[in-house]
Amino acid sequence: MGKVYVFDHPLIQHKLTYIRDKNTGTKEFRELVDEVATLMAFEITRDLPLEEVEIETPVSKAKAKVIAGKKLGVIPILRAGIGMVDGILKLIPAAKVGHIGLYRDPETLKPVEYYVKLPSDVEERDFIIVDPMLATGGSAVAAIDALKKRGAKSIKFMCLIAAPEGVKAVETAHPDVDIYIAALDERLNDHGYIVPGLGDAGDRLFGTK
Ligand SMILES: O=P(O)(O)OC[C@H]1O[C@H](OP(=O)(O)OP(=O)(O)O)[C@H](O)[C@@H]1O
Ligand SMILES: O=c1cc[nH]c(=O)[nH]1
Ligand SMILES: [Mg+2]
Repeated sequence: MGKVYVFDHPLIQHKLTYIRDKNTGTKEFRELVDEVATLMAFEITRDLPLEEVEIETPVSKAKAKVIAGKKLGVIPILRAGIGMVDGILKLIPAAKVGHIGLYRDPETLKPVEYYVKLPSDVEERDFIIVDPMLATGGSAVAAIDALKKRGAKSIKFMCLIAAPEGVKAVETAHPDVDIYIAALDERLNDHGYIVPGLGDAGDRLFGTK
């Protein structure tokens, strides 16, 4: 079974409160999502392997550590996942970015795939799929399916807010995928929205309501 990590760092929780608030406008919402994505990237990269190199400081030679040439890929689920990409790339600028386009049919709540573009060396990369919301889990499961179908072997899923239903769906369909979240909320409402959640992440990021 995959592990579920809830990032309860005070800065993440503080910023998430303002992301949730309905009085937060598009500009501030976008900035806060970007900042939380950076903070979550800091936590999610905790286990990256290091290697030793030799450098010279102004004072002496030194053995020091650098990240050991890991090939990373960041995959936003369109649209709302785009809001988390730049925040992650601030810390991991060498990561390649792929895109998986999915929208959730408002009637059936099932994901509909409309676009997939990935880095060419899929088998060799460690991927982080990002999307602010894990609701029914349909979109996350479909995105992981799409990535595995093309050869991906190592996948993490990172989101801001998850519902228990979504966590369960990913755990059941993809027990090899660890899930990283900023908050685990109570439930879904009749329209498949997370309660209390933050509303429609895509609309709030891009001002399309
Ligand atoms: O877990 P699920 O029930 O599948 O719901 C979560 C999905 O819904 C939202 O996307 P949406 O379909 O609104 O598309 P958008 O990002 O283009 O607005 C969200 O960004 C997730 O991708
Ligand atoms: O609460 C939710 C559920 C799905 N998609 C969103 O943007 N918000
Ligand atoms: Mg949306």
